[in-house]
Amino acid sequence: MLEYPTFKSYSRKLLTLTLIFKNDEILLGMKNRGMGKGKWNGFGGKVEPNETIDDAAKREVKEECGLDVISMEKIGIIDFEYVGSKEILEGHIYFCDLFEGDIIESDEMAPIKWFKIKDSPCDTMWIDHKYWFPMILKKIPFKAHFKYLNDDTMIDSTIILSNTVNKTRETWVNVVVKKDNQILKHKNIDESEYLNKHEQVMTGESLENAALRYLKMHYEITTEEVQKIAVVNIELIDKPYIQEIQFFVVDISKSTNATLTNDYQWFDISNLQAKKLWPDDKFLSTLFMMKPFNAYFLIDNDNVLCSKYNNNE
Ligand SMILES: Nc1[nH]c(=O)nc2c1ncn2[C@H]1C[C@H](O)[C@@H](COP(=O)(O)OP(=O)(O)OP(=O)(O)O)O1
Repeated sequence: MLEYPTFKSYSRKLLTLTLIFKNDEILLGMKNRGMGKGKWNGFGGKVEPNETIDDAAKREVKEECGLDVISMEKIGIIDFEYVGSKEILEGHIYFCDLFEGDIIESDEMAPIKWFKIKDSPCDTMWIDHKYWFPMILKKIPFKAHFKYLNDDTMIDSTIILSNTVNKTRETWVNVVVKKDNQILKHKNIDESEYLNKHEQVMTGESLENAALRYLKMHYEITTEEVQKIAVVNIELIDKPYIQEIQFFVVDISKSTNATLTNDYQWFDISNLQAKKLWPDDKFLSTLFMMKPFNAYFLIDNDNVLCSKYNNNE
């Protein structure tokens, strides 16, 4: 479903990054030189020749903040790529909540402070942090690739959870009704949303029948003309299943037998852009291009951690 890039002909440099936790707090240091200067981050650095990655992680924690790691757990491996460089920085990301000793600020990292996790200084941290941090907190192993144009501009990202392959699939259906440049919405649906909820496809039911059943159920429309546009895979990081949603669009400007009750309103698509669209701003506009596509979203609560769009041509 998700393709992970291969980096043939790239060299690799190994880095570590350890995030230290105590109850609902995280220890962060302000980096004063080198890579990530001016950013709050966990502790880590380059793996030396003849050193294991685990040993490097422990050494860097000691050098940068004075603490001795008692135990830690590797949660993620991230390939950082910079446009124009043929070297991948392979970051090994550790979770640690068992340590001893006193915090000692270093030339490289000062100040060092405990932050409430929910108050992490996201604006002065690496941009990628927010995309993989939920997996660290929930200890969900992952592999990721982030492609940077420069330190502040990320142009591509891929995150793959190691347990994704074992997740079960559930097929759901959703039908969007459009007319010219308008989308039909039930009056009961919240201001910020434009889609009715998905319906699960019943055992033995064809997708098309499920779409027709959906239309009758949600819009009271009977028509033969449903067109399948998108297959969207939604993965919530901590759920054991992936929702595969088959999106159909019905253009009722062409339909003769569609009748509507007063429970519905039309919304101009061009006015929807500024609002929260499902699950990101690009989604509905892509759907309305009426060209088939596949999409994948990795989600934690309401945050999209990774999104991919592929058209089927
Ligand atoms: N995009 C990114 N997101 C992130 O969260 N951490 C990153 C990052 N890119 C680099 N880092 C971390 C990994 C590592 O802990 C540190 C950079 O390692 P460096 O080797 O450049 O730093 P140091 O100068 O500390 O190395 P040493 O000289 O070995 O101590 O910054």
